[in-house]
Amino acid sequence: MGNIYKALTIAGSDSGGGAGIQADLKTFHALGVFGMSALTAVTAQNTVGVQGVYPLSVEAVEKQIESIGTDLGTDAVKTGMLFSAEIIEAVANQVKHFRWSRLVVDPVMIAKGGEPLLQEEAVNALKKYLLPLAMVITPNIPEAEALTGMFIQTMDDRQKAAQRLYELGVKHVVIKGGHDDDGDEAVDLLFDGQEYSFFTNKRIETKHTHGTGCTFAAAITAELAKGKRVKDAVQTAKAFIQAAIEHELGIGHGHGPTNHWAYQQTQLS
Ligand SMILES: Nc1ncnc2c1ncn2[C@@H]1O[C@H](COP(=O)(O)OP(=O)(O)OP(=O)(O)O)[C@@H](O)[C@H]1O
Ligand SMILES: Cc1ncc(CO)c(N)n1
Repeated sequence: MGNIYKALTIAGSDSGGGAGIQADLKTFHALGVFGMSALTAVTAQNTVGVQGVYPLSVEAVEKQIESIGTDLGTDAVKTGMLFSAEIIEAVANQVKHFRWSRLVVDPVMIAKGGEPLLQEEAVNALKKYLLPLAMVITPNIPEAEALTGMFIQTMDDRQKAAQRLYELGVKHVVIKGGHDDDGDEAVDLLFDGQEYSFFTNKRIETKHTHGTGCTFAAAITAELAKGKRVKDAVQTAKAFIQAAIEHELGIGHGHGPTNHWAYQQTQLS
């Protein structure tokens, strides 16, 4: 057995298995990384929508992270649904305490169906406590708008928003283009404080995109855990999500989950 790479996800549970902690752990596993989790909230959720949100106490979140930090340690950390300002502050304190520098923040705010997964007043806590610690942030366009107060329509707007997020202390900003449904390409933008890189794939016509954001950020985290550079990690994540959407599973009655083992299969074939 060679090196064991480890990644920790701090996020909510999606009972339907397509997003949240379930998507993260499946993605870590598919990319050959040992996955660990600290749960922030339980959601009753499926492909149709979110039927309930049940946050855990701040203490429960802190204890889980402490259990991992004092024993196993981790090579990279991802945050997803954090629910409240109190949980955000506690997570930021733990990340600082354990000096975890490979931190990917997926600033999850609302589910595909519009149900809130982060309290509105917690957006400021994200900016104040967590973004300055992040190696990578992966907002979609509406999340980038909420974090910057900008209206983002063109690629030029996106580049300006990336610059603003960089100024909040994030080292690499990825603004995803899944929501930009103009045109036949899905383009993600990466800004590292100096140059802009574009990751482009054919847009796949499908309603089965539940958990795409979580899966993409988890793939970046897994690659960072292996010691990859951010640009290479984003490149792999883009290929991973493309395969996952392309080979969707067709399960559930609404927006179905993506296929977390498709990337591995395309690599083997
Ligand atoms: N229809 C599609 N075809 C190809 N790639 C897509 C498609 N939809 C999303 N993507 C890609 O999937 C990744 C996630 O982007 P997206 O903007 O959907 O995230 P998100 O809105 O945060 O997802 P979620 O709804 O899970 O929160 C990005 O790399 C994006 O380009
Ligand atoms: C638990 C959870 N986290 C994140 C998302 C965003 O896709 C979701 N739908 N559910």
